Amino acid sequence: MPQILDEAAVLAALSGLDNWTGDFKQIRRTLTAPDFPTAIRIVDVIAVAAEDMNHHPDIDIRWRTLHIALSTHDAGGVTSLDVELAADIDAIARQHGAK
Ligand SMILES: C[C@H](O)[C@H](O)[C@H]1CNC2=NC(N)=NC(=O)C2=N1
Repeated sequence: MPQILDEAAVLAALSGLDNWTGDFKQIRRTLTAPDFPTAIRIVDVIAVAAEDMNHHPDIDIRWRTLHIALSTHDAGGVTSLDVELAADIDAIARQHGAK
């Protein structure tokens, strides 16, 4: 299990991601897809990446808008797994024209 990142490490990680915010407990991003089917496709691609990592986000689906939250439940805060999956999510969003 990776170590929890401290506040400074989380802030440094956030600076390398697209529009993520948060703190040592959780990081969050909202993205908006071009349409609802694309939003669901994005969720599907994220699901495969998450399953491959055995690390899963919280996703709130509101029409074309996805609210995504990441933390490492087993560690009780943000770890490198969350930063890695956040970067993957950013790439998936870009590939599907989501902002
Ligand atoms: C047993 C299983 O490996 C664990 O529960 C995994 C599953 N996915 C997970 N996802 C997240 N976000 N945090 C975890 O600690 C976690 N643990």
